[in-house]
Amino acid sequence: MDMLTYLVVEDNPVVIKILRHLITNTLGDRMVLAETRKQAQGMLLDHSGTIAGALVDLALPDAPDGEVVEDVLAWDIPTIILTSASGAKVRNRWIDKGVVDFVTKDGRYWYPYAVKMLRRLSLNRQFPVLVVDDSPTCLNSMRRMLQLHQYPVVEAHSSEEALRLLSERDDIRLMVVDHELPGMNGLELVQTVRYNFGDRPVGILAVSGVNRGREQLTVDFIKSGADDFLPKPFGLEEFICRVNNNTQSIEALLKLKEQAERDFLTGLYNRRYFLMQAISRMAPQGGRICSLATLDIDHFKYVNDAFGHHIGDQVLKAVSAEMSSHLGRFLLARTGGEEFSILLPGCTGEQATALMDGLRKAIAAVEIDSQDNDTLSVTVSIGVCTSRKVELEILMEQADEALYKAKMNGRNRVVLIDLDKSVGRSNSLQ
Ligand SMILES: Nc1nc2c(ncn2[C@@H]2O[C@H](COP(=O)(O)OP(=O)(O)OP(=O)(O)O)[C@@H](O)[C@H]2O)c(=O)[nH]1
Repeated sequence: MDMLTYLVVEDNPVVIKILRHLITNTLGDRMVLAETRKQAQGMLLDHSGTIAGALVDLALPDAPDGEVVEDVLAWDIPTIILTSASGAKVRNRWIDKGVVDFVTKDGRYWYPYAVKMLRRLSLNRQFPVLVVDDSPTCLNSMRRMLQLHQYPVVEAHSSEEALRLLSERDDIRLMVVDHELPGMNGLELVQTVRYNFGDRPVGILAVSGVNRGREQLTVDFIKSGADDFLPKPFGLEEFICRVNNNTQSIEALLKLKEQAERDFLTGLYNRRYFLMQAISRMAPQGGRICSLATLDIDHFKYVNDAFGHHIGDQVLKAVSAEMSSHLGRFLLARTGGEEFSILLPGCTGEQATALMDGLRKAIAAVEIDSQDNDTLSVTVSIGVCTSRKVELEILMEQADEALYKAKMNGRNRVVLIDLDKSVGRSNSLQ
């Protein structure tokens, strides 16, 4: 995420030091500081469009009763109060006025919490939440709480509508599901979602106003795949704490998934993911043509030996970037050290060969900084295999065979094996 700017309104030097450390060193973001209400008003005029969130003290020498909080809220900036004041009355008063959170400075652990909340507000914008409730009052109240915390909200009034929205939008990361719904109830909805969208990284927070049998309902929800359960009625803070916790779990899951699927150096998919995806993309083929290409950098060992491993890595990144920019619509992967695979469903041998030859030429034209005021370029050999009939394993095996021929015939070329024309026949393109 890009560097963000946060406004801190605070007059205590020790607190300022702690917050500066947490915001700039820990988060790597930018902090603009106002120590008085007057300074804060100036900052809002100068920076309001770029401020992602604000941490504001309630009592300042020129604003003893939270006047500056009202100033910041008037600019529609998500605001967290960080104060030595405490008590439910003052807390609720400010929550009602639209502050995102009210944090009391009564221990050092609250500072990292407040700063983490600031960062969350920006992260939340990328987390659409689907709220499923047939009561307009409950729906409105949850929507307001989520939007205050910057979550984009998608609404459904029934389970059927929720299921339709889920199949239309794969960006929904969290669902808040009420149990009492017309037709299919919330529990059945959770069961259906986990069954129909089993591998989708989506958290589910179940809510219910039913008192009788609540304990069993909670258990049933969790057993059916809900991640959390919250009895109605609930206040902003409890609701948002649960939502944020679930959001964080999904974020961690997405990160793990990304790490398991991607090659760390190039950012392309790894071999494991390529094989899994290729099998499922080829499964509904039913006689449809499919091509697969294997690409290998020529004399790559020499690049490493002559320029060093680090430059070798830069070459791998440059080749990957070129592949992504030319053929990003296809399934691309780094399937070996200096070997890459591309699945081209629907492409005939001629089409795939033409695409690969374009890629070959583009890669040869790339100049890579060799860090001694010079540049280097590399060529690649590509083997393509095409067929309407065979399985992935054979396609990969024969693409390797074509690649071997490309290497044997002098490298820097594309060789095609069309299994449906005549087994073993190859065309070479340079
Ligand atoms: N820098 C770098 N080198 C790697 C990486 N993975 C594999 N290699 C190197 O890739 C080279 C592959 O060399 P070879 O298989 O001998 O092939 P080549 O030199 O490219 O020769 P041809 O394929 O016959 O043109 C070896 O030197 C490996 O160490 C990596 O992640 N980074």
